[in-house]
Formats: sequence, structure tokens, C-alpha cells
Amino acid sequence: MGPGRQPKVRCATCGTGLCCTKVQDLDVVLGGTTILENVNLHIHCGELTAIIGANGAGKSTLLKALVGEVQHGGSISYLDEKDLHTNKPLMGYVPQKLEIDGTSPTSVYDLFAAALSNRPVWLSHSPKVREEARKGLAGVRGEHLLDRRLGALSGGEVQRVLLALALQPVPDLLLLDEPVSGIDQEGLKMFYAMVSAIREEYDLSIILVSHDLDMVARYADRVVFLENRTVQAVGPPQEVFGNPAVVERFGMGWVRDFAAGGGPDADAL
Ligand SMILES: Nc1ncnc2c1ncn2[C@@H]1O[C@H](COP(=O)(O)OP(=O)(O)OP(=O)(O)O)[C@@H](O)[C@H]1O
Repeated sequence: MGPGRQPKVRCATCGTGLCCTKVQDLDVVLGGTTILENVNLHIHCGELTAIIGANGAGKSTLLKALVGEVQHGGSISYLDEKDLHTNKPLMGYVPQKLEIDGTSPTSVYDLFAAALSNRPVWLSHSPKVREEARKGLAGVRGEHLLDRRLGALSGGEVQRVLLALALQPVPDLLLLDEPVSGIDQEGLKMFYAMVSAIREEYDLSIILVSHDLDMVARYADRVVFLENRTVQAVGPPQEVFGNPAVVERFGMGWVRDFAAGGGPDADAL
């Protein structure tokens, strides 16, 4: 946890941390189709919660509902240290993909300048803004990307830049939609290592949509399994990966081994 964010108030329901997010009876209807229904979740502060499920299960839609990008029924409430209930936690969001015009002259620094300063991006900025941008990128091992054009970045580099931006300033809730394409295995490992480091450093909730069960087993504190439009299982990885519905969905031998205490081979990750 970061030095400036010491827990003072504990969530009355779970007692695990400073803040938490409660999702109650959430549903989402898009284009006349019910995508999510009756979703109930309690997201704990200081934890990395991974959302897993088959393609089309509604994982990205759940993140979009949390961030307010799609309308939903039910309620999402947030408990924080100041007033105990607020509907406006500070959110950081990294989408699954971002359409970037490959020919655009916009640089990574332009993005940071827009986020960090009140001045129009085409005007010059103080060295302080540049230094803050450099520091932010250094946190995701991306210092060298500062003056690169956005359109010239690889998928993994874009994700790192977006992750650094999502931490300006450090949010209460960090929502990450893992990209399904454009990132190689090394890039994915680096992404998870960075997310894990962020969880260690700051007292915030991280909600991560993931397609990589090995990484989830290794890094997540809590796993949410979505299927048939709702939450089918929630709990620590050990518990959720032992759930018959999860074993059936993913059909992976190690899921059972993991539940039995074996776990994925760390060297293979
Ligand atoms: N705007 C929309 N209008 C209608 N249906 C939509 C809309 N957006 C998403 N959907 C549908 O909602 C369902 C859930 O989509 P979502 O992207 O949330 O799934 P997901 O679990 O994140 O999938 P993936 O693992 O493939 O990324 C899909 O069937 C998708 O086609």
C-alpha cells in the first residue's frame, strides 16, 4: 500500500480493507438483448479481482457498466474513507482495445500532457509536466515511449501507456480489460507483473478481465466466473478453480490440480 493511503475505516460487511464496491442486482440490456442479469458482487479494496468466463459471457460489459459506459439496472455503490458512501469513486480504465489511427502525429507525451495539464496540448508545457509523464511511464517500464507516436506503438506498448495513464492520478478503482490479441506471452507476463506491483503499492481495488487462467491463478486474490449472463462462482482462485462449472467450462486438468494444492507450474508462466 502506498504511504499516503493508509486504511482508517474498514468495510462493515467484509472488514478486509478501507473501501469496497458493492454491485447489487445489476443487469444490462444492449440492443434488446439481456447481456447481464442479477449480478451481485462485493469487490474488496486492496485486492486484485479477476473476471473470467467464455467469449461473449459479458466480462467487458460488466467493466463498462462499472465505469458508466453502458446503462445498467440495479445498483453499484462504493464505500470510501470519507463519507462511507459515494457514487463517484475515482476510476482508471484500460479498455480491451483502442482504435488508433496509425498515421496520427499524436505522441505518448501529448496524451500525458492532456491528462496532466489544463493547457491545450499544442502549447508548450512546463518541465514538471514532462517529468511527471516520464515518472508515470517509468512505473510501467515505458520511459522510452514518451516521445513515440501512438500509431507506431505495438499492442503491448499501447497497454502499458494506457495503464500508466489510468494511474494519473491513482484511482480508487482500476478496471483493466485484458487485450485478447496483439500482445505476446512476454508482454502479457510483464503486464501481470506490473498490475501485481500496483496492487502492492497502492490501496485500490483492481478488477481485471482475464483470458489467461494461469496468470489469474498466480496473481488474483479473488476470481469471479461469469456464465449464462450472471455470476456462477466467486471466491479465492483455489475455490473457484475447483468449482465443477469452471472445470467444465475450461476443461483444464490443472484446474483440478490447482484446487488440490498443486497449482500451475510457476516456471512455466
Ligand atoms: N452494443 C451492443 N449491442 C448488442 N450486443 C452487444 C453489444 N455489445 C456487446 N454485445 C454482446 O454482449 C455479449 C457480451 O459481450 P462482452 O464483450 O461483454 O463479452 P466478453 O465476455 O467480454 O467477451 P470476450 O471474452 O470475447 O471479450 C456478446 O454476445 C456481445 O455480442
